[in-house]
Amino acid sequence: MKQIVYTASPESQQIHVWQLDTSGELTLRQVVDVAGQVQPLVISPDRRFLYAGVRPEFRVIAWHISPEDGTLSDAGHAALPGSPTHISTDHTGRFLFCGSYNGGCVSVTPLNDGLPGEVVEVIEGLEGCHSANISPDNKTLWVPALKQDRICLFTLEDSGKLTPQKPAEVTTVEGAGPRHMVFHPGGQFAYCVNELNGTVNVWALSDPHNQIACVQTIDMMPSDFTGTRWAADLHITPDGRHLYACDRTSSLLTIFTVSEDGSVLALEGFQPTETQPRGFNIDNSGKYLIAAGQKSHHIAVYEIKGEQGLLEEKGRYATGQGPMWVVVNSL
Ligand SMILES: O=C1O[C@H](COP(=O)(O)O)[C@@H](O)[C@H](O)[C@H]1O
Repeated sequence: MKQIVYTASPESQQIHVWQLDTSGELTLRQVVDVAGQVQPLVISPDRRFLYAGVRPEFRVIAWHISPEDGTLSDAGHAALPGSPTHISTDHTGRFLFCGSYNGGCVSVTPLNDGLPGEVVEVIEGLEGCHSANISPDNKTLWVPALKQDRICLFTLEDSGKLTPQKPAEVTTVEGAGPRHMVFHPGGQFAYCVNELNGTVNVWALSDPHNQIACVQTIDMMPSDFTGTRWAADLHITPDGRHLYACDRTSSLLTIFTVSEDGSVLALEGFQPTETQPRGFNIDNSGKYLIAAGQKSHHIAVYEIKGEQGLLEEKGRYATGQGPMWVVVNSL
């Protein structure tokens, strides 16, 4: 399996394409100049396309991914209704979701044979909308509205329309600031990192009363940390055993182990990383974590080690300016 890492650097308007070898070394394969500040990235479920959200003209841009070496070639683009803070797709690759923090909205773009078309749905009134996350069964879109301390729940219709569920939302504690989410591979639990209070919530998708419920809140900061909490990203290994979160003030990656069923997180430690880590990701073998330093202009590769999932740095690489997004593809 050949793995390719894509990093987005909005300040220099570039996507860097790297090959990740089995020893954790990165080799630069391509630098793509993007017409705009490129931020969120996502790979299509069939691995044939890379999508990026750009600004100041709010658009999603699509590239074909070469099946030989992962390099990119232009495929198409389409307008978005707000500045793209986060993009994702449904599991079938029919729809692309865009959460806009400044636009306070989530939108749905149809993907026709991988190419983005005109937006078919916009839901407004989501203050500080920070991501859109489709559930493992492809039915429910979880949309954290950071400034409202709530995660809105929508049913994804066949047409791409979003219907508010009953209940239409779950709420966090006041001032938490729900931001990014991942799902446990077992499909029964979700995790949400809260930007403003530096915690991670574990959400049971269906508790004994058939309700969505928060079953754990865990602090992601060292006990002696006194600065302003500024959490950003969250990822889980493909086997569901290790969960990682990052905080930008302290430039730390927080390491958790996950219980077998996904219901309980345990803090294992902290890894100092690149300055102001806003985005990171885990490779598809679950062996490496790649973190981007928005202020160091470097990315670092860590090996995930042992039962605790502690991190050992394997190398760091200069990338574009202000890198903030990392995705990994398998060819
Ligand atoms: O990380 C953050 O994101 C929001 C929105 O970011 P943007 O990239 O869509 O402009 C930002 O305003 C917030 O302060 C920051 O913590």
